[in-house]
Amino acid sequence: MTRTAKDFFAPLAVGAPAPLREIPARPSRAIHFFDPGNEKMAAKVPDMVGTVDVLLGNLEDAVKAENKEKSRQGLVDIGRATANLGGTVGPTQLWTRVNSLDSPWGLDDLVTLVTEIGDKLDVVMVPKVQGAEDIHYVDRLLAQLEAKAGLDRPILVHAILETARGVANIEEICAASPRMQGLSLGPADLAADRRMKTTRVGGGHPGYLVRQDPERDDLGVPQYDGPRTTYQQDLWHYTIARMVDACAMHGIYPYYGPFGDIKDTVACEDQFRNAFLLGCVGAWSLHPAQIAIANKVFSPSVEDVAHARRVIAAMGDGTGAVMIDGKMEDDASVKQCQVMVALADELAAIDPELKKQYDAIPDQHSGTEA
Ligand SMILES: CCC(=O)SCCNC(=O)CCNC(=O)[C@H](O)C(C)(C)COP(=O)(O)OP(=O)(O)OC[C@H]1O[C@@H](n2cnc3c(N)ncnc32)[C@H](O)[C@@H]1OP(=O)(O)O
Ligand SMILES: O=CC(=O)O
Ligand SMILES: [Mg+2]
Repeated sequence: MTRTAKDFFAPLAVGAPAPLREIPARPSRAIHFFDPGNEKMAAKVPDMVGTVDVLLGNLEDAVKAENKEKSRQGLVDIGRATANLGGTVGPTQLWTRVNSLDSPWGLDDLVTLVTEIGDKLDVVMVPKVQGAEDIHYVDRLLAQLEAKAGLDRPILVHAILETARGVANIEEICAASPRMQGLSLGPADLAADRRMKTTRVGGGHPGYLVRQDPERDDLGVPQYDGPRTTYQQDLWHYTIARMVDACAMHGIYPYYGPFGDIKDTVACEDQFRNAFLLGCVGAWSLHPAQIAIANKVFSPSVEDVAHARRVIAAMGDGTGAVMIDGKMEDDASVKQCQVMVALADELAAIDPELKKQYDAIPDQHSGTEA
């Protein structure tokens, strides 16, 4: 049975910090993955602080089995030595992706990281989550470790949606703990688990398409061999939309995951933008080149912010209907605009360049009451 409303927010261990009642909307446009055991990548981390919203020390897939301990220790060293990273000190959060709960490393990852750098760790990403039982396990263990380490704020939990069972159990995963911060789509493992027939890491597929109807001749006979335009579809639309609804319903945050074609920055931007438009707040960055793409896509454009502010100003108390540039705006569309402006304000607070751009938008108050 799940916990009752009475004890849902009670700490799960004596001496553990109280769970948060609300998950803070901290900017997390790019969750940048690095292998803490890779000297070249690790050396880049100090200079990345302040340029990216989240730095994530990845211990799971993409780290060779023989390097697991080295990567774990590398993250401890980075957490201890890097200024202004993680905790409440600066704009760049420190996350980790631990090994899966059924692996030989998952337990030691959690025990070591919380004990050694728990005060720096903001979020633990848990891969291959199948259901609420996985989150319950991590929830209790984190509480015990936090109490032992004397931490004064709870570490949050982020689940990767990368199994068919995980997708089927998505609502119970989101609701499993007040630590739940968000979900990411894991298209590579999810494709394998679902037996999808794509070998790509995220992104589209030229075979997943719809085709224009055939032209007809003068007698109305379809010309099946004639030229017909095809339109590539988004393989991930269903899962992302499902994830966005589940997260919104539970007050947590949805993210697009990895885009593996590092050189195809154009398609990466498109995939990230689809996710942004559907409601995601960020995406993973696997290579330094993807950080700027995520920062750009997951920040509202100056045009959108200008329009949103204009609608809000014209709508006064937010009720009724007005015409702006030939379009009707009302109580519902003003709420859409408030979402855009709230995000812009959050980002401007940590991104001076964006702040400059948003501050330069001239005040516009136009519109006519219907
Ligand atoms: C698919 C399911 C998943 O689980 S996705 C998440 C797991 N995968 C990952 O975390 C992959 C992380 N990224 C990487 O391993 C590398 O970026 C890959 C994709 C292998 C490309 O590396 P490489 O061939 O070295 O790229 P490059 O020559 O263009 O690198 C230029 C310099 O940048 C460095 N670099 C590379 N990636 C990162 C990174 N993620 N974070 C920090 N630094 C990175 C490289 O080491 C290289 O450094 P240097 O200039 O030679 O000193
Ligand atoms: O972990 C991510 C994935 O796509 O699998
Ligand atoms: Mg995966």
